[in-house]
Amino acid sequence: MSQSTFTRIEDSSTGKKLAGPVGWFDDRLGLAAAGKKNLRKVFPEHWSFMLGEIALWSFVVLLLSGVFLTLWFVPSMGEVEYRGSYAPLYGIEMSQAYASTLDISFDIRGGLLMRQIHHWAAALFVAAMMAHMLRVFFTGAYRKPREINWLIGVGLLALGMVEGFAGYSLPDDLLSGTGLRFVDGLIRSIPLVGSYLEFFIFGGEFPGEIIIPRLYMAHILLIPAILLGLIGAHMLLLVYHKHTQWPGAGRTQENVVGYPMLPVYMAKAGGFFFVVFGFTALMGALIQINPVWAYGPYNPSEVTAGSQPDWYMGLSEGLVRLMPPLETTWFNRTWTWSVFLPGVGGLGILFTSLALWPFIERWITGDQREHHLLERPRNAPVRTALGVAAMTAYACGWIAGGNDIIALKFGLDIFAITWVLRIGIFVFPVIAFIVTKRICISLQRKDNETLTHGWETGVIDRSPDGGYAERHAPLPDSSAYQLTSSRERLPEIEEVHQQDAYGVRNPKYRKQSLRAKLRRFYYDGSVDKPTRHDMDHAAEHLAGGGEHPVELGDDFQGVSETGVPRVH
Ligand code: HEM
Ligand code: HEM
Repeated sequence: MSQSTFTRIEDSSTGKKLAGPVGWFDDRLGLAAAGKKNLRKVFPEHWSFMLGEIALWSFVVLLLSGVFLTLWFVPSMGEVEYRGSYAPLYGIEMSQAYASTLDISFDIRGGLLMRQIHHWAAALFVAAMMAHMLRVFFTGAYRKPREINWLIGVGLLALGMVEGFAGYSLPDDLLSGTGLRFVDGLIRSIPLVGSYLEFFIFGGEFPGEIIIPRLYMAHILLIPAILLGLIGAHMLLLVYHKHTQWPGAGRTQENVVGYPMLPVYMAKAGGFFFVVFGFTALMGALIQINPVWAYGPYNPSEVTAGSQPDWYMGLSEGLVRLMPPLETTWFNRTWTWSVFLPGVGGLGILFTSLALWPFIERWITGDQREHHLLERPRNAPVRTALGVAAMTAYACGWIAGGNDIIALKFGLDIFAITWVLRIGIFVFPVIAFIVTKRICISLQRKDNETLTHGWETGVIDRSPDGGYAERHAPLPDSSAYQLTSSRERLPEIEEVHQQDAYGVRNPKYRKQSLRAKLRRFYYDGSVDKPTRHDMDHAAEHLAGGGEHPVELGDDFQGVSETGVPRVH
């Protein structure tokens, strides 16, 4: 045995040799030292940090329930006559994939429950990812040094959607076949290569006989493996960068305030896994999802009215429904823009903008610093407003995906809905942008007001001359720190000139002036946080009775989480 191995055993973690099975493993893996460092890692607390965890745990539920389904699902498009226990379909010709899905639903013990858990977990997985992404976006958590983790996230979201779609297509019922037909249309609409791609993917003309086995391979092996790798990288980077935290007393860009991984966080996260599992199991047990037996086997010549994709595919469906007909004939060929632009272009624009945003924002603001304190959405009004505008556009496209159902349920005219959304998808985001930006700026002003004039106590004094005035009390230091510590001071935006004082042309004029314009747009309307001098001055003013300082007597109950003092 080499000397170095011997030393490692003796030195592991505390320098003491561990006893029993733990010692046996530590002798061979030396994990105690690594564990000691990492298990004490501190994780900050906030409810919004649970969204990423919901994504993580619903993925685990998908893996577990998915493995169960693979035991019984037959990924074949070979025709069989149905001989299972669902009487209405007895004797009908169908693919083995569909027949096995019916078997899972009716003849395998716990099969229907597992299918429903799997499907609900898939819907939850994508929803949690999106909510988590919005939390990261609106708090600026993607800023340096977390851009790579953001990019991994964008990849996870895209792959998660493809994975969900592949799963949805597997049972080969009428609904899933209709979804596949839609995607076939998207593929074919791609100029020049569309029909070649279709033949390549479907092994000939749609639907062919190999798409289900191919999707199966992608669904249970290829994509989950990539997802697993990416999630691993996502978590490693999270540990490496450490988690961001909300500003607050004692929290700086250099530290992390929270609970250690072991035992507190581990117990919480472990418990949370069971909550997510329990929740999806309850949904799977109580709420029906994708009753494939009601749709019948896939037949390319049939489509049922009211066919709907899973919720996360609603956007592409809706955008295609919104697009007015647009076709050109060039070189003796038809170019179908009405499918390509909304279907492929729409999602392309969405994902490209998501991936590029951290870099675009950084270019505009010129901010090269690291950020470990989260930014309140109000303190980045243009970012917040752009996010809300994008969500509004998404909502318009998404609602359009169900225009037929909305028309039927609410007795409305489908063309009226389509036209409102067609115009709305351009107009509503602009309104949302303006309104959100104004709200953010008003909230910034309110913060400034609280910082310089103290908080409103709700105690009204009547003066001898009959006037009324509310008493203000100075903000405790911790609350003032919370309101100001992550708030950026507004930068000076320099004028860009085409020539310098000596008449020499500025070769970078166009780039610099575009950047200055965007920077002005980015900071437009924002108000700067009060300076130390303003705050000291205000404190003196308050203490001097200018604003009727209040004695904080028994009614003062400390400061709430949001920094507002509690009074009863
Ligand atoms: C499979 C999907 C995903 C899983 C399992 C996952 C998991 C997590 C977890 C557990 C955290 C730490 C807790 C939290 O802040 O919520 C986290 C942080 C983070 N995630 Fe994700 N995430 C996923 C998708 C995404 C997506 C779609 C994005 C963005 C496009 C993203 C970007 C980030 C970033 C930038 C952080 C660091 C945030 C910080 O330190 O404040 N993630 N992720
Ligand atoms: C992010 C991960 C995953 C997502 C979003 C997802 C989504 C889906 C969806 C929506 C279905 C259709 C369910 C239905 O019939 O109502 C499905 C089916 C299926 N999934 Fe997954 N799944 C994932 C991971 C997995 C994994 C890891 C496996 C296997 C190890 C798996 C195996 C299956 C099988 C065999 C089916 C067909 C059975 C059936 O439809 O009843 N899935 N998946």
